[in-house]
Amino acid sequence: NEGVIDSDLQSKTLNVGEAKAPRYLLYDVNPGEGFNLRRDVYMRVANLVRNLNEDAPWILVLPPWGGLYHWKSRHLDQTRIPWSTFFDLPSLRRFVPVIEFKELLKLMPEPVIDELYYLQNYKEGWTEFEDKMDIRDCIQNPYHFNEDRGLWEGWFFSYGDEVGVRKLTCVSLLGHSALLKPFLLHNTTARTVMTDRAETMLHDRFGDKNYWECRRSMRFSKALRDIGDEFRRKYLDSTDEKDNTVLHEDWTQMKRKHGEAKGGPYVAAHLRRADFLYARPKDVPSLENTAKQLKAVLKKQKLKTLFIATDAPKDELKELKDLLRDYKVYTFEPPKEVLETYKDGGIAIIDQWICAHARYFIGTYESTFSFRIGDEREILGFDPDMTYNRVCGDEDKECEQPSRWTIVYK
Ligand SMILES: C[C@@H]1O[C@H](OP(=O)(O)OP(=O)(O)OC[C@H]2O[C@@H](n3cnc4c(=O)[nH]c(N)nc43)[C@H](O)[C@@H]2O)[C@@H](O)[C@H](O)[C@@H]1O
Repeated sequence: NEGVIDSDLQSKTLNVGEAKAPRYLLYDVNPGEGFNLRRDVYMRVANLVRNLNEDAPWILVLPPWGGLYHWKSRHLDQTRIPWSTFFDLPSLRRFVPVIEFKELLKLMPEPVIDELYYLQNYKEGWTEFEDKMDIRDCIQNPYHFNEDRGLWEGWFFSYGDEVGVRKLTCVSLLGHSALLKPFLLHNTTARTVMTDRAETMLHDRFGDKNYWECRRSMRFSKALRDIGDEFRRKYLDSTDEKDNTVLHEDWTQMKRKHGEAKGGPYVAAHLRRADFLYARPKDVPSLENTAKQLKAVLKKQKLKTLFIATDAPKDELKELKDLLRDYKVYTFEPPKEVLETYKDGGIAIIDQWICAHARYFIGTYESTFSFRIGDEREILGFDPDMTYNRVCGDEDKECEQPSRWTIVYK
């Protein structure tokens, strides 16, 4: 499961249509974006590749993780991380054919990507929304042409010293990922095609059956789930059997009704702070106010145990724990070897996994980290009242609660 195309998948892909050789779609995202926003972009691209496969065999190339702004453990090398460190590849493949970038490099005669489409907005902006895309001059792009190599060079997931691209084109895009399908099928015959700034494309249909199938396929790796489960068992008196959150091995076979999952006897809070204090100051409460809101929730839920996932610095967390000293408050502090193996990205996933199994969850306004916990809980079958909650900013006591993106199976 280490990202190799299994022979089964390969033959399946090759047998589509007239046994054409598969083509490969690579993508990258705006460098400043965080992990969970990138997961959302994966879903847009995965749906595009699924769509492409209705007509021709395409394989999605998983962009190695690395260089993320929020990954603060600078003593670790956090580049070239394969998707299999974080996600279960067989589960992803039940939705769409995928391979790791490293595997693609092994398959390519030379480390050269044929074509790169750098997605951008329309320079003149837009007044009325309509789906459109046009080849345009580049407004700006981070790639540069190396005359000696005759190739465009760039970051390429930190493989920039080895990898290049033959042809670069800028494309102004307004609209959904499906727009790219006819273009990729009819306007290019390249074997390896990359789109950069893939976040420019929108979800084809946000929240529909396809969206949820793709989301369900994004299972975390078993190793990370196991670490989270062990923590739940040891400190939070929480097991899947007791909490009614047993995971079916194959996500396509799993279908839960709202309210079936009970969750462990703890409240979980995701408190996004760090850059959110500047990015969304009105929506991030002070520590005193946060503690007050959490106490009210614990009282209402008649629970004494709180799990906190947060990116707050240590001193803030200590202050918060002091304010909540009448309760049992837990945070996941990774042992050294867990941090070294799974890095900051893995620790964040363990935090999310533990939050996903709580009786009651409360998150942070407009954080994709909180959103992804919400949909994990939809998959497990929690009552939406126990999921779609957020802490309110200091000036906004009765703040609007998160939209309920409830799961859809058909
Ligand atoms: C301001 C914007 O915020 C958006 O973040 P937002 O949606 O919250 O969520 P993410 O896209 O996941 O980015 C936030 C990152 O911060 C770390 N982080 C945040 N909360 C926690 C936590 O509770 N536990 C752990 N272990 N780590 C946490 C983690 O690396 C996570 O991926 C970004 O995607 C945008 O690029 C931009 O920075």
